[in-house]
Amino acid sequence: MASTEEDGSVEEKENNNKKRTKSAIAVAWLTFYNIAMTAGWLVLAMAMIRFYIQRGTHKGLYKSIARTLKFFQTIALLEVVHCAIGIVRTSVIVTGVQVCSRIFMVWFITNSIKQIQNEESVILFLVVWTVTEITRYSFYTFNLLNHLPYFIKWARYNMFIIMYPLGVVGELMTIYAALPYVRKTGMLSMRLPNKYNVSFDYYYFLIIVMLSYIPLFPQLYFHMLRQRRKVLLGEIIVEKDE
Ligand SMILES: CCCCCCCCCCCCC/C=C/C(=O)SCCNC(=O)CCNC(=O)[C@H](O)C(C)(C)COP(=O)(O)OP(=O)(O)OC[C@H]1O[C@@H](n2cnc3c(N)ncnc32)[C@H](O)[C@@H]1OP(=O)(O)O
Repeated sequence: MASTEEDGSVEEKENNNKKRTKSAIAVAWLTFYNIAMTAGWLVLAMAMIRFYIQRGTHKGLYKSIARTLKFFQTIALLEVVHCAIGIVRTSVIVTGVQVCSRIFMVWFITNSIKQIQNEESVILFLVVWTVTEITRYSFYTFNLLNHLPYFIKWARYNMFIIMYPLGVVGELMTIYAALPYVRKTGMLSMRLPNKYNVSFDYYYFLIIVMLSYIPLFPQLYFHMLRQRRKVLLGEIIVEKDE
């Protein structure tokens, strides 16, 4: 009897130790990840500012930062993994939509269509993303280190009120600017007849993507408003299973 109780408590202790080790590893990884991402977006900010000061124009800016942007934005796919494996308490769907829409903008719009890279709207979403991500990743970093300055917390949960719509305007205007080129060249499209007997029109796909902002963006925005109420005003919010 005594030995069973002892075994039980040893097993319990081992489980607790495992949990502690797992969460310590998770915290260490997230701290490293968030520091690296803050640094990455700071490098992008510096590169953009330097480019503009030296050239006095935004033309050519995207090309000059494209590699760094693609690298750090693509790495952000890890955030979906973080949610999926449960080391971050956020919805996989909300994070997935956010990250995938950004990756789509970078790889399938701005990177694929050189003719639109100098549009002002590209600079708009780049600046908005950069400011947002420096704030967001530094918020997570300081939070994990238990030394969160109030102004970073305030910025994280207030700036998005303006930044989110501005980012969406930049993204939608960029996709809109791409439409004539996509229609003219038929890029990434498959017309019938072909050996797979499949038809895909990238032009109409882009229109569907633009329309999908109408139901999806409010969900992301209201999610952030709920987070804001929870973190800044201390409201207890019961989330539905997402
Ligand atoms: C095939 C193509 C498909 C295209 C589809 C198109 C449709 C798209 C429509 C919508 C398009 C949107 C376009 C977006 C543009 C922009 O980004 S514009 C710039 C402005 N953007 C923002 O302000 C971004 C706001 N969004 C976010 O912050 C996130 O992406 C989020 C997922 C939407 C919300 O974040 P969330 O994680 O839920 O909230 P938090 O309060 O920050 O965190 C919750 C808890 O999770 C912890 N956490 C999260 N991440 C980390 C991390 N990296 N490290 C450590 N901890 C993390 C966080 O601390 C919280 O924990 P608790 O404190 O314990 O609650």
